[in-house]
Amino acid sequence: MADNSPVPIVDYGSFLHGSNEDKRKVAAQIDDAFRTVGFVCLVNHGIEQAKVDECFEWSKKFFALPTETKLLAPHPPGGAHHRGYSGISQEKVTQNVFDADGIAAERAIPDFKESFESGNVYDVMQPNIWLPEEMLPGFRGFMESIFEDCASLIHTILHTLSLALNLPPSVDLPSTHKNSLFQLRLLHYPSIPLRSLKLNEKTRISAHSDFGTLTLLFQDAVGGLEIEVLEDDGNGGRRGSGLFKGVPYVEGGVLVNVGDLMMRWSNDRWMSTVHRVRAPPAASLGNLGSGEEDAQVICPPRYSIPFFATADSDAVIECLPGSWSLSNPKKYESVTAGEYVRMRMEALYS
Ligand SMILES: O=C(O)CCC(=O)C(=O)O
Ligand SMILES: [Fe+2]
Repeated sequence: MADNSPVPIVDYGSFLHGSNEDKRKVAAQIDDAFRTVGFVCLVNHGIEQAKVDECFEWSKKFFALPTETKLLAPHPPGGAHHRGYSGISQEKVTQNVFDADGIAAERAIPDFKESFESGNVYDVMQPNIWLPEEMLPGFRGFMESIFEDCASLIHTILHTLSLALNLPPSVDLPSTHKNSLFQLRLLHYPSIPLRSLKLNEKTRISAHSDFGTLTLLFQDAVGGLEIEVLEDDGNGGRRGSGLFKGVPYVEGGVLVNVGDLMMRWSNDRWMSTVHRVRAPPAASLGNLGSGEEDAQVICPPRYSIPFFATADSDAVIECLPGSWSLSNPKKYESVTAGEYVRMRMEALYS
């Protein structure tokens, strides 16, 4: 673990290129990270850094376009079709809140961000929404290509997790994600006075957990991502402690975190940890971020690229073998991934 990071760093190269014994070791490290932290940082994950850097460059070019242009690829209203551009403060993540009052309360502090979502080119339920090609030539082709790289990494990580639990071929995790109905999100948090973030007038992204199975998260060096530290729940499990810690940028690293559906699937073995984006740490603000000077300090913009994976909608989410026993019985009824995700998506927009 890096000295100042709550997230363990794992060399995934030894899963990709190592012996069977190396693979088992990496599987055990990721299993341990998912049990204790809910996040892991993979280095040597196989996606070229140059390609990740290029994705950030495209993201910057996209968000730098005039608003009228970005709105040529508008995110449709409602939560059922999650593609295209959402302007600042249009989307608000919710944390396990399904009732209308709860959602309204969560929306009181606006998220100061804009986003662009794209998905699998074969997804007929949620077709992509692109700008006319001449507005940003090459953008679409690049996003379609990096989608493939991220989807393939997700499948490989699912193999690793199957190995961690010694799953029988009948419940092999990659085969439950064979349609790769995933979502690539470009996020831009514009520059903002530090004071506004510190006073909670605005936030970058409020505390939430992700609702699918796994998320990849590429972040830039600006910082500000924080995860909730987990503690023992006294029953052999873990729970959120209410305390948050910053997750520093790791050159060449991709964060991987567990979503709610995977937590349920694993009978709470792997934890879907609450996270948020707040003010960047003082160090990345040139140590100006304190006291009197707060009013003057402007936080630099942050760009991040989450990639959300979920299971095929007909996949039956039934506590995985190895995640329950007589002394640790199943906590959840089985549900299809489709039923579960639909309920969560609908809470996002209304
Ligand atoms: O910007 C970030 O690093 C966090 C993004 C995130 O958590 C999300 O979009 O679900
Ligand atoms: Fe998230």
